[in-house]
Amino acid sequence: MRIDIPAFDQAAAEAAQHRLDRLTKPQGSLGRLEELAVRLAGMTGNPRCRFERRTVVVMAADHGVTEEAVSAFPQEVTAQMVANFAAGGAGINVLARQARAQVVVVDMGVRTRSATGVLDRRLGPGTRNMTREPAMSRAQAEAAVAAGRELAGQLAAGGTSILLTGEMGIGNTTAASAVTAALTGRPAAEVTGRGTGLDHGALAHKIAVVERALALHRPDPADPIGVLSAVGGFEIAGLAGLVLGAAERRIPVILDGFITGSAALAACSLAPAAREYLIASHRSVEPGHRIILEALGLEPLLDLGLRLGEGTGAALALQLVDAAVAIRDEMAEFAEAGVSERLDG
Ligand SMILES: O=C(O)c1ccc[n+]([C@@H]2O[C@H](COP(=O)([O-])O)[C@@H](O)[C@H]2O)c1
Ligand SMILES: Cc1cc2nc[nH]c2cc1C
Repeated sequence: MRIDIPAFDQAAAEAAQHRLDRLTKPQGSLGRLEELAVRLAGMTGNPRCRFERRTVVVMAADHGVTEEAVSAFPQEVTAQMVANFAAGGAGINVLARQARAQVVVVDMGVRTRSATGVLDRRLGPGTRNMTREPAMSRAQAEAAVAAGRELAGQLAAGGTSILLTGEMGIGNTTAASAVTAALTGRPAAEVTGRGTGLDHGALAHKIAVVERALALHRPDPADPIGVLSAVGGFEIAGLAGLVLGAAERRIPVILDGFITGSAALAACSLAPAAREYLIASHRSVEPGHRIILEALGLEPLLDLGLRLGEGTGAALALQLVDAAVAIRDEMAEFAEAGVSERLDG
């Protein structure tokens, strides 16, 4: 797989920093908001980048591993929530409306086919049970990544200038845990959490399920497609592709929680330079998310105890991106506002 990711534009980043330093505030006093404005300039290559059309891509899929009783909810919730997204009634619909983002719902492989208003990129009626066989074939993993890359291209052609990742899939925190353990080498017990709300005993069982799948497949961390095929999910592989397709086009990507983080980890294993295009919106309650963010060298903007998924944390962080851009463009400079500069300046 040939993936060409343009380098971070240092000159654009410096130009944005220079502008921020002339605004009527002590230098650096808007902290991470300033860092965000500078990173966005380096990503886009434009110190005055603007994000008019913003798109949350919510990829949905089912997981064969739900046969092992790893979720607090039944599998049919995936399809039911896809219908809820299409009808505009889910958490992500509300937060995307607030942030003026469109929601694109993609069926990557939900067990039952969805109604209208959902993009069809189905690779099958859900993955297979990873504790018995590979979740998907290598060809399916490659096709899912390719579909995500292509979708980034289609959305970019339609004017999207910033992408937000979201997902839905009962059982997908088990897949994300296994992918994270496989790619980071950390033990299942460290990266596996309660997902939609397992109790203590059920969590121990879920950790054992992840351990069993990893022991069966022994995925090679140097082969991210192999990892996705053994223990991944169609939405996780698709989102890995979306991240790559965005980075190839200098489009910033706002990540959501643990599952989209595992997709980004796989993307960066395929093409490390993709990391420069990632914004970590928040730190999920899932313990594996902290490990992913550390592995990627990303500091999350928010820590709100979120564990919904869907792209909800990403939509909240888009409001901080808007704040960073507005500060950069709308604040007065010292000279024009007649404000005295620093004494030792
Ligand atoms: O984004 C997160 O960090 C996150 C953490 C826990 C659960 N979720 C959501 O919950 C679903 C997966 O949970 P589970 O317990 O079925 O594996 C899936 O639809 C995710 O969107 C999402
Ligand atoms: C109701 C519900 C909504 C969700 N949204 C994302 N994951 C979810 C899991 C459940 C169970």
